Amino acid sequence: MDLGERIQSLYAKYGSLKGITIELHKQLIAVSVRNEAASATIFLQGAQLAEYKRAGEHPLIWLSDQCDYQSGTPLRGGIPICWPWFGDLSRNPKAVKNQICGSDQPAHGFVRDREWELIAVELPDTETTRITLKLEVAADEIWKFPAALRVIITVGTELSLQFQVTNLGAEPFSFSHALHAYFNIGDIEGVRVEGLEGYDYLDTLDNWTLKKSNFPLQINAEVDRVYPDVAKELRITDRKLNRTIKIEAMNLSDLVVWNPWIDKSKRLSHFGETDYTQMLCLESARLLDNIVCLTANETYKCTVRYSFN
Ligand SMILES: O=P(O)(O)OC[C@H]1O[C@@H](O)[C@H](O)[C@@H](O)[C@@H]1O
Repeated sequence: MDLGERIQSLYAKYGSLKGITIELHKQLIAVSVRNEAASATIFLQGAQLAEYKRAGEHPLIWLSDQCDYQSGTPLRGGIPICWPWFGDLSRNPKAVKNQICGSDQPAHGFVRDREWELIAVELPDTETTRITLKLEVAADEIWKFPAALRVIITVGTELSLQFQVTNLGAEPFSFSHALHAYFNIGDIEGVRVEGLEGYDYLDTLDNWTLKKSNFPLQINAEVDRVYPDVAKELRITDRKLNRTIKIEAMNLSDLVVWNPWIDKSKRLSHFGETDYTQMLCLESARLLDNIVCLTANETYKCTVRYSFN
Protein backbone atom coordinates (compact mmCIF):
# COMPACT_ATOMS: atom_id res chain seq x y z
CA MET A 1 0.00 0.00 0.00
CA ASP A 2 1.29 3.45 -0.77
CA LEU A 3 1.04 6.35 1.66
CA GLY A 4 -2.28 7.60 0.25
CA GLU A 5 -3.91 4.17 0.45
CA ARG A 6 -2.66 3.65 4.00
CA ILE A 7 -4.13 6.96 5.10
CA GLN A 8 -7.41 6.14 3.41
CA SER A 9 -7.63 2.77 5.09
CA LEU A 10 -6.84 4.25 8.53
CA TYR A 11 -9.35 6.98 7.92
CA ALA A 12 -12.04 4.44 6.97
CA LYS A 13 -11.37 2.48 10.16
CA TYR A 14 -10.86 5.23 12.73
CA GLY A 15 -11.68 8.58 11.10
CA SER A 16 -15.28 8.68 12.30
CA LEU A 17 -14.36 8.25 15.98
CA LYS A 18 -14.85 11.37 18.06
CA GLY A 19 -11.63 13.37 18.44
CA ILE A 20 -9.55 11.15 16.15
CA THR A 21 -7.85 12.55 13.04
CA ILE A 22 -5.45 10.77 10.75
CA GLU A 23 -2.74 13.21 9.64
CA LEU A 24 0.15 13.29 7.23
CA HIS A 25 3.24 15.24 8.33
CA LYS A 26 5.42 15.29 5.21
CA GLN A 27 6.30 11.55 4.86
CA LEU A 28 4.91 10.38 8.22
CA ILE A 29 1.45 9.27 9.29
CA ALA A 30 0.20 10.35 12.70
CA VAL A 31 -2.96 9.86 14.68
CA SER A 32 -4.10 12.97 16.42
CA VAL A 33 -6.20 12.56 19.57
CA ARG A 34 -8.37 15.14 21.26
CA ASN A 35 -10.72 14.52 24.17
CA GLU A 36 -12.17 16.65 27.00
CA ALA A 37 -8.99 16.31 29.07
CA ALA A 38 -6.07 16.42 26.66
CA SER A 39 -4.68 16.18 23.15
CA ALA A 40 -1.83 14.14 21.71
CA THR A 41 -0.10 13.23 18.46
CA ILE A 42 1.24 9.74 17.92
CA PHE A 43 3.33 8.79 14.89
CA LEU A 44 3.07 5.30 13.41
CA GLN A 45 6.79 5.40 12.71
CA GLY A 46 8.39 4.19 15.93
CA ALA A 47 4.99 4.24 17.75
CA GLN A 48 6.34 7.58 18.83
CA LEU A 49 4.20 9.82 20.97
CA ALA A 50 5.28 13.27 19.84
CA GLU A 51 2.94 15.61 21.68
CA TYR A 52 0.77 15.46 24.79
CA LYS A 53 -0.95 18.50 26.21
CA ARG A 54 -3.62 18.76 28.88
CA ALA A 55 -6.36 21.20 27.85
CA GLY A 56 -5.36 24.77 28.73
CA GLU A 57 -1.87 23.79 29.97
CA HIS A 58 1.68 23.89 28.60
CA PRO A 59 2.75 20.76 26.68
CA LEU A 60 4.19 18.08 28.93
CA ILE A 61 6.37 16.58 26.25
CA TRP A 62 9.04 18.40 24.25
CA LEU A 63 9.28 18.10 20.47
CA SER A 64 11.92 19.82 18.35
CA ASP A 65 10.88 22.52 15.86
CA GLN A 66 13.52 21.10 13.55
CA CYS A 67 11.98 17.65 12.96
CA ASP A 68 11.97 16.87 9.25
CA TYR A 69 9.20 14.21 9.31
CA GLN A 70 11.06 11.94 6.91
CA SER A 71 10.60 8.22 6.76
CA GLY A 72 13.58 6.48 8.39
CA THR A 73 14.50 9.37 10.71
CA PRO A 74 13.21 9.23 14.29
CA LEU A 75 11.71 12.49 15.51
CA ARG A 76 13.83 14.47 17.96
CA GLY A 77 11.64 14.67 21.04
CA GLY A 78 8.46 12.96 22.19
CA ILE A 79 8.87 9.49 23.64
CA PRO A 80 10.96 7.29 21.35
CA ILE A 81 10.91 3.56 22.06
CA CYS A 82 14.43 2.18 22.32
CA TRP A 83 14.59 -1.62 21.74
CA PRO A 84 16.19 -4.24 21.69
CA TRP A 85 19.20 -2.32 22.90
CA PHE A 86 19.57 1.04 24.56
CA GLY A 87 22.22 3.62 23.66
CA ASP A 88 25.51 2.49 22.24
CA LEU A 89 25.27 -1.26 21.50
CA SER A 90 28.87 -1.79 22.65
CA ARG A 91 27.92 -0.59 26.14
CA ASN A 92 25.21 -3.25 26.49
CA PRO A 93 25.68 -6.54 28.37
CA LYS A 94 27.08 -9.45 26.32
CA ALA A 95 23.70 -11.22 26.35
CA VAL A 96 22.28 -8.32 24.32
CA LYS A 97 25.36 -7.49 22.24
CA ASN A 98 26.07 -11.07 21.16
CA GLN A 99 22.61 -11.47 19.66
CA ILE A 100 23.05 -8.59 17.24
CA CYS A 101 24.81 -9.27 13.96
CA GLY A 102 27.17 -6.49 12.98
CA SER A 103 28.63 -4.17 15.58
CA ASP A 104 28.17 -0.96 13.59
CA GLN A 105 24.57 -0.35 14.62
CA PRO A 106 22.80 2.91 15.38
CA ALA A 107 22.11 3.89 19.00
CA HIS A 108 18.87 2.83 20.68
CA GLY A 109 17.96 -0.23 18.60
CA PHE A 110 15.99 -0.54 15.39
CA VAL A 111 12.31 0.03 16.12
CA ARG A 112 12.44 3.84 16.34
CA ASP A 113 12.19 4.15 12.59
CA ARG A 114 10.03 1.11 11.77
CA GLU A 115 6.42 1.58 10.69
CA TRP A 116 4.12 0.25 13.42
CA GLU A 117 0.50 -0.76 12.84
CA LEU A 118 -2.36 1.08 14.51
CA ILE A 119 -4.54 -1.79 15.75
CA ALA A 120 -7.02 -0.22 18.15
CA VAL A 121 -8.51 3.12 19.15
CA GLU A 122 -10.75 3.04 22.21
CA LEU A 123 -12.72 5.83 23.85
CA PRO A 124 -13.64 4.46 27.30
CA ASP A 125 -14.99 7.87 28.43
CA THR A 126 -15.05 11.49 27.25
CA GLU A 127 -11.72 12.22 28.96
CA THR A 128 -9.79 9.13 27.89
CA THR A 129 -8.53 7.80 24.57
CA ARG A 130 -6.51 4.60 24.26
CA ILE A 131 -4.36 3.89 21.20
CA THR A 132 -2.67 0.53 20.57
CA LEU A 133 0.15 0.04 18.08
CA LYS A 134 1.82 -3.19 17.14
CA LEU A 135 5.02 -4.24 15.43
CA GLU A 136 5.97 -7.78 14.45
CA VAL A 137 9.69 -8.18 14.21
CA ALA A 138 10.89 -11.08 12.04
CA ALA A 139 14.31 -12.69 12.18
CA ASP A 140 16.55 -10.74 9.80
CA GLU A 141 20.19 -9.96 9.16
CA ILE A 142 20.55 -7.89 12.37
CA TRP A 143 18.27 -9.72 14.78
CA LYS A 144 17.44 -13.45 14.79
CA PHE A 145 14.37 -13.66 17.00
CA PRO A 146 10.71 -13.27 16.00
CA ALA A 147 8.87 -11.01 18.43
CA ALA A 148 5.65 -9.03 18.76
CA LEU A 149 5.82 -5.55 20.28
CA ARG A 150 2.89 -3.49 21.47
CA VAL A 151 2.60 0.04 22.76
CA ILE A 152 -0.62 1.11 24.46
CA ILE A 153 -0.87 4.86 24.94
CA THR A 154 -3.57 6.29 27.18
CA VAL A 155 -4.29 9.99 26.72
CA GLY A 156 -6.35 11.58 29.48
CA THR A 157 -5.87 13.71 32.58
CA GLU A 158 -2.59 11.82 32.71
CA LEU A 159 -0.54 10.13 30.04
CA SER A 160 0.47 6.51 30.26
CA LEU A 161 2.50 4.21 28.04
CA GLN A 162 2.52 0.47 28.32
CA PHE A 163 5.19 -1.43 26.37
CA GLN A 164 4.91 -5.18 25.75
CA VAL A 165 7.20 -7.70 24.11
CA THR A 166 6.28 -11.33 23.32
CA ASN A 167 8.78 -13.91 22.23
CA LEU A 168 7.20 -15.61 19.17
CA GLY A 169 10.08 -17.98 18.53
CA ALA A 170 11.50 -21.10 20.16
CA GLU A 171 14.77 -19.55 21.36
CA PRO A 172 15.09 -17.23 24.36
CA PHE A 173 16.35 -13.69 23.72
CA SER A 174 17.47 -10.75 25.85
CA PHE A 175 17.02 -7.04 25.44
CA SER A 176 17.62 -3.71 27.09
CA HIS A 177 15.17 -0.92 26.39
CA ALA A 178 13.86 2.50 27.37
CA LEU A 179 10.92 4.84 27.01
CA HIS A 180 13.06 7.86 26.14
CA ALA A 181 10.81 10.69 27.35
CA TYR A 182 11.73 14.29 26.50
CA PHE A 183 9.96 16.57 29.01
CA ASN A 184 9.06 20.13 28.14
CA ILE A 185 10.39 22.46 30.83
CA GLY A 186 10.28 26.21 31.40
CA ASP A 187 14.01 26.69 31.86
CA ILE A 188 16.62 24.04 32.65
CA GLU A 189 18.22 26.20 35.36
CA GLY A 190 14.96 26.27 37.30
CA VAL A 191 14.27 22.52 37.43
CA ARG A 192 15.09 19.92 40.06
CA VAL A 193 14.72 16.18 39.80
CA GLU A 194 13.58 14.74 43.11
CA GLY A 195 13.64 11.09 44.14
CA LEU A 196 17.20 10.20 43.13
CA GLU A 197 18.80 11.25 46.42
CA GLY A 198 20.83 8.45 47.96
CA TYR A 199 20.96 6.44 44.72
CA ASP A 200 24.14 5.51 42.85
CA TYR A 201 24.62 6.35 39.20
CA LEU A 202 27.07 5.68 36.40
CA ASP A 203 28.42 8.90 34.98
CA THR A 204 28.79 8.08 31.29
CA LEU A 205 30.59 11.41 30.76
CA ASP A 206 33.27 10.36 33.28
CA ASN A 207 34.12 6.91 31.92
CA TRP A 208 31.04 5.34 33.52
CA THR A 209 32.38 6.01 37.03
CA LEU A 210 30.01 5.01 39.85
CA LYS A 211 28.94 8.06 41.89
CA LYS A 212 26.27 8.87 44.46
CA SER A 213 23.44 11.42 44.21
CA ASN A 214 23.22 13.24 47.50
CA PHE A 215 20.80 16.04 46.72
CA PRO A 216 17.88 16.67 44.39
CA LEU A 217 19.45 16.94 40.95
CA GLN A 218 19.91 20.41 39.48
CA ILE A 219 21.31 20.68 35.99
CA ASN A 220 23.92 23.26 35.08
CA ALA A 221 26.15 21.28 32.71
CA GLU A 222 25.88 18.32 30.31
CA VAL A 223 24.34 15.33 32.08
CA ASP A 224 24.26 11.74 30.81
CA ARG A 225 23.74 9.31 33.67
CA VAL A 226 22.46 5.79 34.21
CA TYR A 227 20.76 5.19 37.56
CA PRO A 228 20.30 1.46 38.15
CA ASP A 229 17.50 0.36 40.51
CA VAL A 230 15.94 3.72 41.29
CA ALA A 231 12.76 4.73 43.08
CA LYS A 232 9.55 3.97 41.21
CA GLU A 233 8.32 7.52 41.53
CA LEU A 234 10.28 10.63 40.52
CA ARG A 235 9.37 14.28 40.27
CA ILE A 236 10.58 17.17 38.16
CA THR A 237 9.84 20.49 39.83
CA ASP A 238 9.74 23.32 37.31
CA ARG A 239 9.92 26.81 38.80
CA LYS A 240 9.20 28.70 35.59
CA LEU A 241 6.14 26.68 34.55
CA ASN A 242 5.15 26.43 38.20
CA ARG A 243 4.39 22.74 38.12
CA THR A 244 5.62 19.36 39.29
CA ILE A 245 5.78 16.47 36.86
CA LYS A 246 5.39 13.01 38.36
CA ILE A 247 6.87 9.93 36.66
CA GLU A 248 5.72 6.54 37.97
CA ALA A 249 7.42 3.53 36.43
CA MET A 250 6.17 -0.03 36.80
CA ASN A 251 8.51 -2.93 36.03
CA LEU A 252 11.19 -0.51 34.84
CA SER A 253 14.03 -0.54 37.33
CA ASP A 254 16.46 1.94 35.81
CA LEU A 255 16.59 5.55 34.74
CA VAL A 256 18.69 7.59 32.33
CA VAL A 257 18.96 11.34 32.87
CA TRP A 258 20.13 13.29 29.86
CA ASN A 259 20.57 16.91 28.89
CA PRO A 260 23.11 17.71 26.14
CA TRP A 261 23.85 21.27 27.37
CA ILE A 262 25.71 23.70 25.08
CA ASP A 263 28.44 21.84 23.18
CA LYS A 264 26.61 18.58 22.49
CA SER A 265 23.54 20.54 21.35
CA LYS A 266 25.60 21.80 18.41
CA ARG A 267 26.36 18.22 17.32
CA LEU A 268 22.85 16.77 17.66
CA SER A 269 20.55 16.26 14.68
CA HIS A 270 17.31 18.29 14.57
CA PHE A 271 18.17 20.22 17.68
CA GLY A 272 18.46 24.00 18.03
CA GLU A 273 21.42 25.54 19.85
CA THR A 274 19.32 26.68 22.80
CA ASP A 275 16.84 23.79 22.88
CA TYR A 276 18.74 22.25 25.81
CA THR A 277 17.18 24.95 28.03
CA GLN A 278 13.66 23.71 27.25
CA MET A 279 13.98 19.92 27.59
CA LEU A 280 15.11 17.24 29.97
CA CYS A 281 15.10 13.52 29.28
CA LEU A 282 14.19 11.10 32.05
CA GLU A 283 14.20 7.70 30.41
CA SER A 284 12.62 4.80 32.28
CA ALA A 285 14.56 1.73 31.28
CA ARG A 286 15.80 -1.83 31.76
CA LEU A 287 19.59 -1.82 31.40
CA LEU A 288 22.82 -3.54 32.48
CA ASP A 289 22.00 -6.08 35.24
CA ASN A 290 18.27 -5.53 34.71
CA ILE A 291 17.95 -6.48 31.04
CA VAL A 292 14.98 -8.69 30.21
CA CYS A 293 15.26 -12.31 29.02
CA LEU A 294 12.16 -13.87 27.42
CA THR A 295 11.71 -17.58 26.78
CA ALA A 296 9.36 -18.96 24.08
CA ASN A 297 5.84 -17.47 24.29
CA GLU A 298 6.73 -15.33 27.29
CA THR A 299 5.49 -11.72 27.43
CA TYR A 300 7.13 -8.78 29.18
CA LYS A 301 5.07 -5.72 30.17
CA CYS A 302 6.05 -2.40 31.68
CA THR A 303 4.18 0.87 32.14
CA VAL A 304 5.05 4.50 32.85
CA ARG A 305 2.51 7.06 34.03
CA TYR A 306 3.27 10.75 33.49
CA SER A 307 1.22 13.41 35.27
CA PHE A 308 1.63 16.92 36.65
CA ASN A 309 0.07 19.44 38.96
O1 LIG B 1 20.63 11.16 19.20
P1 LIG B 1 19.92 9.96 19.80
O2 LIG B 1 20.36 8.65 19.18
O3 LIG B 1 18.44 10.10 19.80
O4 LIG B 1 20.40 9.88 21.31
C1 LIG B 1 20.19 10.97 22.14
C2 LIG B 1 20.72 10.70 23.55
O5 LIG B 1 19.96 9.67 24.11
C3 LIG B 1 20.25 9.46 25.50
O6 LIG B 1 19.46 8.41 25.93
C4 LIG B 1 21.69 9.08 25.68
O7 LIG B 1 21.95 8.91 27.05
C5 LIG B 1 22.58 10.15 25.07
O8 LIG B 1 23.95 9.75 25.16
C6 LIG B 1 22.20 10.37 23.61
O9 LIG B 1 22.96 11.42 23.06
